[in-house]
Amino acid sequence: MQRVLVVEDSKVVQQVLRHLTAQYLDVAVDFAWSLAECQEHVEKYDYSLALVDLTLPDAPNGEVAKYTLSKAIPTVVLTSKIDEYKRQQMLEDGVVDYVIKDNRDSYHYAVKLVSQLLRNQGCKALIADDSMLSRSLMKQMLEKQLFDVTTANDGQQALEILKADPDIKLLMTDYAMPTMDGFELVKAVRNFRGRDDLAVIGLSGAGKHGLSARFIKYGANDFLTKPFMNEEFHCRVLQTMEQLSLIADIKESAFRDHLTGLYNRRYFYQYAEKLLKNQNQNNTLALLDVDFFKNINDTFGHEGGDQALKQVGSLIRSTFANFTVARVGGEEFAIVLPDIDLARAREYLEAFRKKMASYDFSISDKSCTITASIGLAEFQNTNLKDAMRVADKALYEAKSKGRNCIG
Ligand SMILES: Nc1nc2c(ncn2[C@@H]2O[C@H](COP(=O)(O)OP(=O)(O)OP(=O)(O)O)[C@@H](O)[C@H]2O)c(=O)[nH]1
Repeated sequence: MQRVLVVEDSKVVQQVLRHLTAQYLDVAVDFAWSLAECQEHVEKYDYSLALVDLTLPDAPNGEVAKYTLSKAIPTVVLTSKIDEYKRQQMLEDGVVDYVIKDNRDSYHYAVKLVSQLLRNQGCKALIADDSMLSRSLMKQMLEKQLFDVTTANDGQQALEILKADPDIKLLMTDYAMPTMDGFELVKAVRNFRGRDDLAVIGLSGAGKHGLSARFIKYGANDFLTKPFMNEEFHCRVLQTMEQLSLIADIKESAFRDHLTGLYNRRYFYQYAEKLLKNQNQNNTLALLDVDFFKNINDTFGHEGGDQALKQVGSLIRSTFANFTVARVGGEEFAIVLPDIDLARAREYLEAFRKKMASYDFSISDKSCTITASIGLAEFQNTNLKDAMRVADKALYEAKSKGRNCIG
């Protein structure tokens, strides 16, 4: 679990940061007022990142940033003013970035920055550049932003690395390289990785602005002109990655059912099938429908019904954690069991049916029992819709047999 430490001595600013971190960060966040308190926290927990105020009563000269950096905690600094000397010193000390507290938006920016850095953690980046100096400088800078960095000496090598590793999320590529230049690399990469799946930032030499525009035309998300300033590099990379994250969030929410957090019907038909494409074995589809759900709504109201659906959803999800589970209708759930034949699937689902029937559901603080009827369909590389028809028929039989059983 990632954990963030915020060190800030102003009550008002801390309050703002508490509010924003609760809104934007899905990780544990600790707050400290002073260097002494910061040290206590650091001794107790492992931190992924620290957001620290440069001037504290017991640490007036940035000692807190020096301390967190000495403990190998990537650190973002909050400062009310900055001069060139201070800026240079902070960058030399190794802070990831600094945020100037001169307007209301600064805190917003700082927290969004922390959020993106946490998302970068462990995210793979590739640098393609034939200059060793340039490669190692950018590697250092990307590592500061918590990326896991690989390098390539030319475009051809970069392309091979990208083909072999679909988890790479950022490519920084120079233009002039032997064997394959940056444009050729970007064009080739875009044949198998889209703009919203792999961020590409093109690099071009000073005075060659035409190159930057062509980079974008060939499919780069952004470009940087060499030599660049530290801040410019960080901003461009962060903004590009933020766009990628936003698109990923939108896609994710479009495929999720808001009530249960499970995949929705749309995802189920678009993607569950693709997961099965390369399988030759027998797969099974299970369709599960809550029994007499209308009665639950009638007894506890629609909100109570929603609570029941949430609990049923989470019971299915935790039991079938390794499988694709979706809410495909009001009180209907589907589970795809790849490479599992009908007989084995029946055992799994029978065990689940019993577990659910004896589970202590709690609706509006009242304990109650909920059962489900289940239909199964075995299929082999067939259309999920066909399998759905067979499972639906089996489900109908289970309902006719009296419910709380497998059809
Ligand atoms: N609370 C709540 N109710 C829902 C939701 N979606 C569908 N429903 C209700 O689920 C009920 C389904 O009722 P029926 O199709 O008659 O099925 P049932 O009562 O479960 O009966 P059987 O399936 O025959 O055992 C309807 O009353 C719907 O209004 C939802 O998202 N929340």
